[in-house]
Amino acid sequence: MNGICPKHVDSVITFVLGGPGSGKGTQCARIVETFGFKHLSAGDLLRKEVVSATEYGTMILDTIREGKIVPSAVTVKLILREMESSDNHKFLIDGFPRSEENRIAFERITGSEPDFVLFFDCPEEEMVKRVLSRNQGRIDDNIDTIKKRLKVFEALNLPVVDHYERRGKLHRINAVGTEDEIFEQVRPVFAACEQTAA
Ligand SMILES: Nc1ncnc2c1ncn2[C@@H]1O[C@H](COP(=O)(O)OP(=O)(O)OP(=O)(O)O)[C@@H](O)[C@H]1O
Ligand SMILES: Nc1ccn([C@@H]2O[C@H](COP(=O)(O)O)[C@@H](O)[C@H]2O)c(=O)n1
Ligand SMILES: [Mg+2]
Repeated sequence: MNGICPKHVDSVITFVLGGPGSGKGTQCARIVETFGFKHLSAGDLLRKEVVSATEYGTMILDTIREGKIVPSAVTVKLILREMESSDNHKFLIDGFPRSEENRIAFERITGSEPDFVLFFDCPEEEMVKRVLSRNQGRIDDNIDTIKKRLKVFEALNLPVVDHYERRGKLHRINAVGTEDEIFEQVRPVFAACEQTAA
């Protein structure tokens, strides 16, 4: 039970965490395909705001270029807008919360916590290699910004990972291996969730 909005009181909410290039988006696509979740990537929602040149567009672009974190009020608003307009009730929220500030803002605004949290645990050199060969034209996929993102990840995102580990909600996935091998670690987490719901 959560307090997102009346339509979503019984939603399943999963946060998907991991450093830049750890494979969050790739595995989310597999989870959508197999388990029918709605995928909400916080980074994609922010990039959409930049392209649509909304009131926050310039600030978001500058923040992404520096590998920093956009103020939580903006990001939570974008996530909630997507949730409220969706008829799905199972959500994968990818790349959020990126900081304790993100986490606390989500909990305060929605009055809810995730049902469970995936953490893709990947060595730095593998993350750098993957990001540099991603080739999707992202302005933050360059070595200078990657170094900044890795520092931000360690300083601000790892405390969130620790928080959910203490709460017993964290599923730590070894993110090294083929996409198939990694999905075989992810699959049982969602299969168990389906059984609980049945
Ligand atoms: N298991 C894997 N082995 C090798 N390459 C992978 C693997 N999983 C994903 N990749 C590739 O690594 C790159 C980064 O993956 P992805 O975009 O899923 O990461 P991400 O965690 O969403 O990154 P970001 O936080 O920067 O959005 C992509 O080019 C993807 O194809
Ligand atoms: N909760 C978030 C998520 C992302 N950002 C910013 O977007 C950049 C790209 O995010 P990806 O998940 O697509 O890697 C990220 O480096 C941040 O600048 C954010 O501010 N808050
Ligand atoms: Mg991604």
